Amino acid sequence: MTMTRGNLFILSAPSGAGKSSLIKALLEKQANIKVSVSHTTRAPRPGENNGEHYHFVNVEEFKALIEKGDFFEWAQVFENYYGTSKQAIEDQLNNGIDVFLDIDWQGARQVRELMPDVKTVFILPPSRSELEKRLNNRGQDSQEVIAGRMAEAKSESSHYNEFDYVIVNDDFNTALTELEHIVVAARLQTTAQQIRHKDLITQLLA
Ligand SMILES: Nc1ncnc2c1ncn2[C@@H]1O[C@H](COP(=O)(O)OP(=O)(O)OP(=O)(O)O)[C@@H](O)[C@H]1O
Ligand SMILES: Nc1nc2c(ncn2[C@@H]2O[C@H](COP(=O)(O)O)[C@@H](O)[C@H]2O)c(=O)[nH]1
Repeated sequence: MTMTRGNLFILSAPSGAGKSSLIKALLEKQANIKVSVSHTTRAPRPGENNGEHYHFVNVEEFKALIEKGDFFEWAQVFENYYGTSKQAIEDQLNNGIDVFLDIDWQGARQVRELMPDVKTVFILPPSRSELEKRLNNRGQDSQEVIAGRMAEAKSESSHYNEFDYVIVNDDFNTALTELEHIVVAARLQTTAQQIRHKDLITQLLA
């Protein structure tokens, strides 16, 4: 069996809808997937580690990375800068590993331009009140930050129809299964299967 290039996925959603939780659970269920670790200028939340959840940098460092052309995409979200480094994804994809980007709609637009075959998924919360409850229950942001994220939720959600797939994250396990199906379906696309099963297809068609 020949190795194929990995698939690139984007998961976007209003803050608190459950992107990080879904990706974390997906990594536990499916092998051969990595999540890209972004750079950000926002301060670490309690329990967040540098290099694991984000690469935490200051604004000068972030701007220097932009100047060097190190970012695949970057955007300003909630007054902070966030970006995906080219290195974070290219090596993995070339090694046949599927890569997930947890990024906002602005970043998703940039990636779509660069890699039109990216698979994009938008996560909707079941209601505004549930979204607010989740942000509060997470217990990692101040009331001021939560109010800002709730104010942004409407504009972020308004971009849902730019994405290939939409999942409502009401029951967590249902949403996780739906996300898993998208990953599995992408792996079964004909172009990838043709490479993976080249010998079999040659033999069957001989
Ligand atoms: N289906 C669900 N039902 C109830 N709670 C959930 C569900 N999915 C996620 N949560 C909880 O909601 C909170 C927010 O989830 P998470 O941190 O994954 O959101 P996020 O979209 O990654 O947010 P951000 O963009 O701010 O990083 C967490 O406390 C998580 O445990
Ligand atoms: N365009 C990008 N958006 C990103 C990136 N990394 C994270 N994000 C998005 O920012 C918000 C806020 O994240 P938080 O961790 O501060 O809650 C969220 O929508 C993320 O998806 C990135 O590299 N590029």
